[in-house]
Amino acid sequence: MIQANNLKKYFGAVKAVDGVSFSAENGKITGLLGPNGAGKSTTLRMLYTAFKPDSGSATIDQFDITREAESVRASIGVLTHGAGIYERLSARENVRYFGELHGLTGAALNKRIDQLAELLEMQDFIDRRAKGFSQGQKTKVALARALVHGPRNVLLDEPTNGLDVMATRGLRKVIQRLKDEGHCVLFSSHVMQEVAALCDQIVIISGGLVAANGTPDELRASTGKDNLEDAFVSAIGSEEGLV
Ligand SMILES: Nc1ncnc2c1ncn2[C@@H]1O[C@H](COP(=O)(O)OP(=O)(O)OP(=O)(O)O)[C@@H](O)[C@H]1O
Repeated sequence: MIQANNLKKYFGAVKAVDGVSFSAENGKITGLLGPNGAGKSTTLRMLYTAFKPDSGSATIDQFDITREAESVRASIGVLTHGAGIYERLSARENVRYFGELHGLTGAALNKRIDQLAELLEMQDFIDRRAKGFSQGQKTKVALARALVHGPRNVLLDEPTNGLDVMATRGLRKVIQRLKDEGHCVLFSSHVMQEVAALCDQIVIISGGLVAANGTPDELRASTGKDNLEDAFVSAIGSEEGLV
């Protein structure tokens, strides 16, 4: 469970995040939707403790992101924007390394890696060195790494970036499964269709502010639009930067 309260982060004159509040529940998929530069990544970076907020606060499973950052980090799995992986290691070694950092070892860790390789359809490259991996293969490794310790909360920054149609479908299945298992899933996207297809709760961000927040039905009702994509555009006031 993630709760953000009036988070703010400025970079000089740029108000990247200017008072963002929302909650993301367990067993639900929450989408942060907004055009490029809206403040999605900066919001996620504060939540996964890479940046301290200038003001405001947030909790993840009751842990405060500023005062209890270690506990927050233990209870989240994160797919960062443009996630890097170690090219000299194989996919399996990349995932194992992160599992070990989270205290997993031995047979339990091997079993978990095999499960993830099956779930993410990584079997044909799991033992190859990561140098030269396609974008989709890299994203799968980064995702397996984010999920290896079975985190209760999963934060994904633009997870379908660079994925082809099949890989995107695979990722959707993974996200649905995490939801069904009761995880809290929060992901950012500027792709309207993706958010419309997956999310139980949608937080629309524009110019560092929450422009609208609700279930798909609530967003349709509040904007008076039948079509969810029209509702998004209406909430933001423009379709610029959305796909
Ligand atoms: N480290 C930084 N230094 C300076 N400005 C930054 C920094 N990080 C973000 N910004 C600025 O803050 C604003 C919000 O950026 P952010 O990356 O959060 O947007 P976003 O919604 O994730 O966009 P995108 O979809 O393009 O990834 C942008 O104007 C960006 O240029």
